[in-house]
Formats: sequence, structure tokens, C-alpha cells
Amino acid sequence: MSGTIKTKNVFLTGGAQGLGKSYVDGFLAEGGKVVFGDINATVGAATEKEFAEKYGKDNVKFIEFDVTDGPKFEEAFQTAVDFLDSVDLMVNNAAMMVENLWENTISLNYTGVVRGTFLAYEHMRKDKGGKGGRIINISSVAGLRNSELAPVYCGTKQAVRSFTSSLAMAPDVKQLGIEYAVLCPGAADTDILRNLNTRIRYAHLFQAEMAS
Ligand SMILES: NC(=O)c1ccc[n+]([C@@H]2O[C@H](COP(=O)([O-])OP(=O)(O)OC[C@H]3O[C@@H](n4cnc5c(N)ncnc54)[C@H](O)[C@@H]3O)[C@@H](O)[C@H]2O)c1
Ligand SMILES: CCCCC/C=C\C=C\[C@H](O)C/C=C\C/C=C\CCCC(=O)O
Repeated sequence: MSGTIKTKNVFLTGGAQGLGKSYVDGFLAEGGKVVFGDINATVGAATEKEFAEKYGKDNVKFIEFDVTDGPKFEEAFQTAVDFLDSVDLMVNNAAMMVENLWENTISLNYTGVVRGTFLAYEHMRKDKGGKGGRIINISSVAGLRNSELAPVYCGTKQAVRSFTSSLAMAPDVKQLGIEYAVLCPGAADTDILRNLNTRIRYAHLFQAEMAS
């Protein structure tokens, strides 16, 4: 994989831990400069310290903010631009899977991705003085398949996939210099699955399994 990432200046949401943290590590290892945001101030600061020691403090910055707070997200994006000079790659990664907190889940997993995409779009578009760039939105295998275990989460991840693929169809993408990608990872052992409450929310679905 070495040398495959040409993008240098990255802004990523949800980078304190889990898959987001491993993406940050990968970008830094390839010589990139990364700003990552997260709602978790303690873990975010520890991650920033770890990567600053490994890759240099001028190459990584953590911003505590909640992706569902529009004005804070805009402020964080500007802070990222100030640190990086320009954002070449935006990764909308932060998400949650708590089915009974369905409004929060939609707000973070879908509205947050749309907001992050449009912030990056306005910054990158070449017709308004930007340098172009790439926007990667993190969906899931749950964005490709349906499941009764997590209907709200699946809906948000399918929305992220459709939104991103639809934007990529626009006739002016080449002229604006913006590329889009959507990732649909399978299962990984992170907190989003460790903290899963669907077995409580949908306990009736597991009764036969628990009885056996
Ligand atoms: N782990 C998996 O099996 C899996 C599979 C497919 C896709 N994904 C996706 O990968 C992405 C990363 O998930 P993960 O597995 O690393 O989970 P994770 O829970 O370990 O990481 C999510 C990160 O987002 C942060 N976050 C939560 N709410 C936030 C908010 N409101 N504002 C800012 N940050 C917030 C958390 O603090 C955490 O650091 C998500 O989009 C998830 O849907 C995960
Ligand atoms: C299609 C399964 C959807 C399950 C939805 C619940 C949680 C999803 C969370 C993560 O985003 C993805 C993690 C696990 C997905 C679970 C199984 C993958 C099955 C893969 C396959 O069927 O080939």
C-alpha cells in the first residue's frame, strides 16, 4: 500500500478511535497532514498525542466538536483549513448505531455527512477558487443490504451511499475538480458494534437463539 495515497491534507470526522483512527494513522504514515474531529475530547486528545509523537506535531491536529452541531462543524472546518492551508480530502466517518436514539442516529449518520460533504464541496470547487479534491463518505455493508436488526442505521447508511453516488453523477464534477467515493466496510471489532443495543431493543428477535 505504500505510496498509494497522493492526497496530503485530510480532514476526517470521528477519528479519535476505531476505524477513523486507523484511517488517520494510514494517512499520516503515507506522509499526509491530518486534522480529525471527534465528540470524545479525552480519547481525541490521547490519539492526537500518540500521533504527534509518532509523526510530528505539525502534521496532526485534533478538534473536539459534535458533527450534529452545524455551526460547530463549520467552525471546525475553518480551523482545519487554517491548519492545513487547504483540505484536499474530506472523510465523513463519524457515525453511531443506537436504534432507540433514532433522531440522533439520523442527524449524525446522514445530516452530518451531507453537511460535511457540502462544506468540503464549497471549499474545493475550482470554479470558486478552490483547488479541487476528494470527498469520501463512510457507509457500510448495511448501506447495501437490509436488516431487521438495525433498520434506522441501515436507512442512514443507504442514504449516505445514494447521496454520494448521486452527487458523483453531476455533469460538472470534472469542471469543479471534485471526486467522490463511498466505502461500505464489513464488520470490524470497534465500539459501534461492542456497544450495540439492538439485542435489548430487538430482544424478541433473539429469544429462540437465547433459549437454544
Ligand atoms: N465497525 C464496523 O463494523 C463498521 C462496519 C461498517 C461501517 N462502519 C462505519 O465506520 C465508521 C466508523 O465506525 P467505527 O466502527 O470506527 O465506530 P467507533 O464507534 O469506534 O467510532 C466512531 C467515532 O465517532 C465519534 N463520534 C460519535 N458521535 C459523534 C458526534 N456526534 N460527533 C463527532 N464524533 C462522533 C466517536 O466518539 C468515535 O470516535 C462509521 O461510519 C461506521 O458506521 C463500521
Ligand atoms: C447486512 C447486515 C446489516 C447489519 C446491520 C447491523 C449493523 C451493522 C454495522 C456495521 O456497519 C457493519 C457491521 C456488521 C455487519 C454485519 C454483518 C455483515 C454481513 C456480511 C455479509 O452478509 O456478507
